Amino acid sequence: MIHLENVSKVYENGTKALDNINIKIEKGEFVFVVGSSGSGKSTFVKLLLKEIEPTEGKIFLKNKNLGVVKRKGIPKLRREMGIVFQDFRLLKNMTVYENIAFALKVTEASKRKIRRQVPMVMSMVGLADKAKNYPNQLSGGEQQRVALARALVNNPVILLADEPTGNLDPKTSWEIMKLLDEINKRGTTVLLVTHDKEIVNAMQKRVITLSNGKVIGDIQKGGYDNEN
Ligand SMILES: Nc1ncnc2c1ncn2[C@@H]1O[C@H](COP(=O)(O)OP(=O)(O)OP(=O)(O)O)[C@@H](O)[C@H]1O
Repeated sequence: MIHLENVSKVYENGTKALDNINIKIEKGEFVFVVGSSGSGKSTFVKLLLKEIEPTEGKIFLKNKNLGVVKRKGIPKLRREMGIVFQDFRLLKNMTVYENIAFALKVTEASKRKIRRQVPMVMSMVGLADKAKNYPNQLSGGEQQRVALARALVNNPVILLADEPTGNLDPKTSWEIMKLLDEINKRGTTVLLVTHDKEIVNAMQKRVITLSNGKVIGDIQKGGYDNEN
């Protein structure tokens, strides 16, 4: 599903953000990527989104070599991944329904499909009664649910979440994690970058630990501080 082969990233100023990384993530896995500040997590995410290019090595998404994806293929590539960020990134002048529908509209989905899919994902994330609310009329947790619904409405095979609970209190964070776990159990591969030790330790999923741009730990059913 996701395969990084000898991937290194050196930024223009000479900083080596990733150093010969090899990672293989299979379909249906739930994987945490952890590491201290500056360890290379954001660089890893940006490479998967093709926001930046590796200096060396190859990245495959669903067996597709990202190195050969042309600029015009990038939006499609990103839609195959549902993406969720710490700061939600909702469109402020659109309601919950419109925010989610917009993600489908840009794929030129039919009105029929939009009418069917949007209520379905809204109820999946428990927001069916908030369809007409604007983002500023929602709590942080609800906003993140909208972001999740928006990421899921295109039926992505991979959900990539970069610090999705970073702005949420512990209880709300847990609700979002439960939702991510359910989404994973329905078959979506979940890749989650986080600093949240408590969550990582409690979930007992695969944990990939980065340090100074290297993979220093990769264990099944791990915790935040495990290294092997
Ligand atoms: N555009 C850039 N130009 C030069 N160096 C960069 C750039 N972006 C990141 N870096 C450096 O690359 C290294 C890895 O950064 P990265 O943002 O991937 O870390 P991170 O693990 O996501 O950190 P954080 O948890 O603080 O977000 C750091 O040393 C950082 O200073």
